[in-house]
Amino acid sequence: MSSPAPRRPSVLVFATGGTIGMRRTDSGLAPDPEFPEILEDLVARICLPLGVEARVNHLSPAIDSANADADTAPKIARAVRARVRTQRPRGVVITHGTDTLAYTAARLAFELGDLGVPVVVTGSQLAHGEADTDAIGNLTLAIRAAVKAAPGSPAAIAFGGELLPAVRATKHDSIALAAFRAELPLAPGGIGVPPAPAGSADAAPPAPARVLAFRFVPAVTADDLRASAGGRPHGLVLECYGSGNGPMARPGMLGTLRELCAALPVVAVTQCATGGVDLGRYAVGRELAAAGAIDGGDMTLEAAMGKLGFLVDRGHDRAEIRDLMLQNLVGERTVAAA
Ligand SMILES: NC(=O)C[C@H](N)C(=O)O
Repeated sequence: MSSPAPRRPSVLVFATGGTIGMRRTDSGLAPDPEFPEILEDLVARICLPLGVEARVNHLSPAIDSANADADTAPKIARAVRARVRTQRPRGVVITHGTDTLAYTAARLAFELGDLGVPVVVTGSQLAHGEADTDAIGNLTLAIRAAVKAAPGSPAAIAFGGELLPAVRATKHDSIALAAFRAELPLAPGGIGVPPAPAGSADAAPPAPARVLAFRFVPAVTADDLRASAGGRPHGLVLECYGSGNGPMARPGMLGTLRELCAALPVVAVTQCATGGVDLGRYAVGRELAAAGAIDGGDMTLEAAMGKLGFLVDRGHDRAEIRDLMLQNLVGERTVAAA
């Protein structure tokens, strides 16, 4: 009996919405109901010269990524993981709206850090049918990268001719085709995603963790900070000034921070594009650390939020969350050598 012909390698393209799949309507750009067939065709044309088969799947309904919620990235991760198990593609491309692409991509870098298959996230600034659209160029770059990357490669964003590490990238331009930027390269020495805590896999999945951000600005009061946690989030990322400073002399600020840090994990990152926090440098930073804030190092806001949500959703306890937030898992933060 002759053995079956070896299957050609394949790429999984998972579409979730965004401008790439939109068209103009009377009420503005909105998901194009014909995009599934159009994408099928586009992907087939990109894959043909690469010698790979294409599988195209969709998240339903397609969304403007401004409507992404706490479960969007985890849901994409679950769907991709299930398809990778059955389809065994060489690489995965996720198309996504640019508004929250950096948040989703960062979260996926943790969620799918152990997938063993390269994951590349892309989208476009202009809809697929517009003149000079960047949709085809970005999709082509993403598919090529997903097929060519080594199996354990970190999650990446393909956009505007560049491949960026997902855990370091931010949307920095609302109009230009080079919409994303990574200020820092992937931090070397990531220890990988830790195993889920014992017993957590058997537990019924709770509602997804909601991680929020609060930005210090000069007018902020302790009440404002307390109010930011009024909806009972599961984690908070504080966007601090400079090297990790906040208005600690503001009446009630220290006590409020202590209360918050006792109730939920609070991570400090910097508002600056690069450099990171060093909570030991200034007295105000030390007060923040003493109140219980976790040093977010040089993580981007998106990476800090994605990592914190991932760890909370996996069921890690508070001590483990603190410890893991301080470590470099998948290249998201620089950790000084001991
Ligand atoms: N360029 C885009 O994709 C923006 C769109 N509002 C989205 O995020 O879905």
